[in-house]
Amino acid sequence: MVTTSIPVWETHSPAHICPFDQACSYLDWAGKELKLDAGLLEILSHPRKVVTVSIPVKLDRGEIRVFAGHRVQHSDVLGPYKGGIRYHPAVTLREVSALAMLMTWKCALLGIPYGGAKGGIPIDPKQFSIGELERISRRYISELIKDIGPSVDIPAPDMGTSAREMAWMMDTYSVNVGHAVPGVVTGKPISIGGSRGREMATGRGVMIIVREALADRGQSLAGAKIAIQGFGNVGGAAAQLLHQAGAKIIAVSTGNGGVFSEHGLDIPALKAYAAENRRSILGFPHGTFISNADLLTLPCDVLIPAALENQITEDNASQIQAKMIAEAANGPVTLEANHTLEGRGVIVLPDILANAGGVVVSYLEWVQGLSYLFWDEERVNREMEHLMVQAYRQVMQQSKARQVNLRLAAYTLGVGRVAQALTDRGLYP
Ligand SMILES: NC(=O)C1=CN([C@@H]2O[C@H](COP(=O)(O)OP(=O)(O)OC[C@H]3O[C@@H](n4cnc5c(N)ncnc54)[C@H](O)[C@@H]3O)[C@@H](O)[C@H]2O)C=CC1
Ligand SMILES: O=C(O)CCC(=O)C(=O)O
Repeated sequence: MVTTSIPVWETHSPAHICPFDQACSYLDWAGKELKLDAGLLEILSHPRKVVTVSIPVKLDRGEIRVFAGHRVQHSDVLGPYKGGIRYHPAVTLREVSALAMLMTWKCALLGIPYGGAKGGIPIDPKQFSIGELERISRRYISELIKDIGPSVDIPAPDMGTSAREMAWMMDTYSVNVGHAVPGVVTGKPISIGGSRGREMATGRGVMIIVREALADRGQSLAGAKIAIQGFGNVGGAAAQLLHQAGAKIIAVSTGNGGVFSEHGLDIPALKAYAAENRRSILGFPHGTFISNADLLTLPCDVLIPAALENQITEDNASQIQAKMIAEAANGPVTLEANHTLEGRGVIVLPDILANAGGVVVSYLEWVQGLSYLFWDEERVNREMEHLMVQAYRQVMQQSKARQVNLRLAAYTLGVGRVAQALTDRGLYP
């Protein structure tokens, strides 16, 4: 087992499953399959840089609060650090470190010239006014000014953040350096150099990978029964695109539960309902209540966890009735659960492949910005689809060649490419 030296001042993960230990277990598994040298694995198991800053902010009612803001830069062997920024109460340094490592393998698997990073602030954005969120976001980026930049580390949205936060961050960075630097973040509004298609990109990527995986099994999206946990940027977009493609979305949930309909939910109506009800879907009239736990064990063709990590564990893996799981979230299935599911013949489309559409379009946004030439949405979607399908085919090929499941196939490709680059750069003797 690889070891790690995440600083001891870390506040401990509230969940009983440590996400960073999980990420290291996956790395360890890939390392064994690739027969990587122990020293090389040791390097890959450590983030290159871990930054935690204090964010003092005056709230609307006059009170001063100080929040912790993390940014973990796992690897820049293949290019600038890349990865989202999460605002969620469960954020810990260990979680951010795990997510940063996943970004490294994801970018390598997709063949885009980035390393991996992630950032996060342990807050519930719903508890703050827009003005407070703006002050938090601006101060966080001011504190990280020396650690980020368009050729150093390029943040993007993740849970709890969106184009709005990216715009504040781009502006804060630009004001600090004295000129506009759109390339410092991706997932920005189109008005300041964002890419068409980025908002729907992660959900679109999920739809593409599910479509390919079903097609390989002789099934089409039309009529496929799908359950989705999470109805935010990723889950909402995936639901919309899958619904448009004719799939039957039988259940959708948010943090406080969801709705179920055996006949399939009217996704445009559900989206409109959520927009009117501060993103809650409870009480939607055309369906019945379902808990998050029950949603996960529904009989369906495809289960799409699109919220938090560690949702499918040893505790519920044997009850999963889906034939296929597409990991739209990062790390929703634990290693042990993955083994149980594999033993039961459930196909798991791994996060570093299934949810890569977001970072792929972030890359396309960065490329458009660097070349001062912006594409229409059709071109963005086409280029993204090409990279997603190419990566899917490579994972399938690797799975066959090595006789391993799709997660190990994806990991051996991602980890293997980073290990090769590290060696070629002379960083590993
Ligand atoms: N935004 C992006 O471009 C990308 C996001 N991801 C991953 O997708 C996942 C979701 O991210 P976003 O959609 O951007 O976040 P979001 O903040 O837009 O939406 C999150 C959704 O999850 C729900 N949720 C929160 N806690 C929950 C719980 N305990 N049980 C069930 N649902 C819960 C929320 O109510 C909301 O519907 C995360 O794991 C993120 O890392 C992965 C790749 C890119
Ligand atoms: O778009 C990006 O750069 C990063 C997206 C992200 O955080 C992820 O893929 O988990």
